[in-house]
Amino acid sequence: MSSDDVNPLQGVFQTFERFSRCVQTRLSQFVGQADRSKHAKGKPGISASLAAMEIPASDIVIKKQSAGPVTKEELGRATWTFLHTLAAQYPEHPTRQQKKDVKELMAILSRMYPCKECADHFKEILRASPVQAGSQSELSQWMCYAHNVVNRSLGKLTFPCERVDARWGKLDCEQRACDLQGTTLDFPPRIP
Ligand SMILES: Cc1cc2nc3c(=O)[nH]c(=O)nc-3n(C[C@H](O)[C@H](O)[C@H](O)COP(=O)(O)OP(=O)(O)OC[C@H]3O[C@@H](n4cnc5c(N)ncnc54)[C@H](O)[C@@H]3O)c2cc1C
Repeated sequence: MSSDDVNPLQGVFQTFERFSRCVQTRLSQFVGQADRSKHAKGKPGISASLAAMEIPASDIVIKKQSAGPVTKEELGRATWTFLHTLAAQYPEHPTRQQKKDVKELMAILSRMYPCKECADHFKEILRASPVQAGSQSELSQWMCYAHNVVNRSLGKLTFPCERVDARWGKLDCEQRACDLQGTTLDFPPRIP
């Protein structure tokens, strides 16, 4: 076949590759979620179960690793992971500085997010519904709400926000060493 010839199966290969990429991503999310929920109950996760079956890790190729640029969807998933985890980890009684920081972070994200359409969309959300950062639960609920606004605009199902803590939770970090320090209810602190 000369280089000018078009392979008649090329379209089929491309469709299959797109489908397989999609399945791999979904599967890796599922395994991650299942692992987290099993660990939370003190039971072995899927990875541990596979190890128990003596399946070498090298035989389990779930996610295609490519060193290329990420897609808007991959970036979105990674950013939401960051944002929901940040909200889960946010102190129940944040300091004035922490409240200011989280609002600034969202404002910066709405200007610097590396997808203009998404950044503009986030700006609109912030304008219509300013960040609620009075407490951990307030921020988590606001984040869930903001994510649902995006979901709706993309024609996706919305997420039930009463389940946001079960979905995300605090960072899996030994002895809560990753927790941020907040304040006591007694804020601002009284000067002796
Ligand atoms: C700030 C921001 C703005 C964006 N704007 C756009 C845009 O304008 N246009 C565009 O095409 N893409 C946008 N995206 C990307 C888009 O939101 C998705 O990330 C992307 O389409 C991939 O979607 P997904 O279905 O894999 O899951 P995602 O929407 O990325 O969600 C990841 C996981 O979060 C959980 N989840 C879903 N909804 C909620 C919720 N409400 N609360 C808590 N957890 C939830 C689910 O378990 C889901 O699997 C934006 C992303 C961000 C971070």
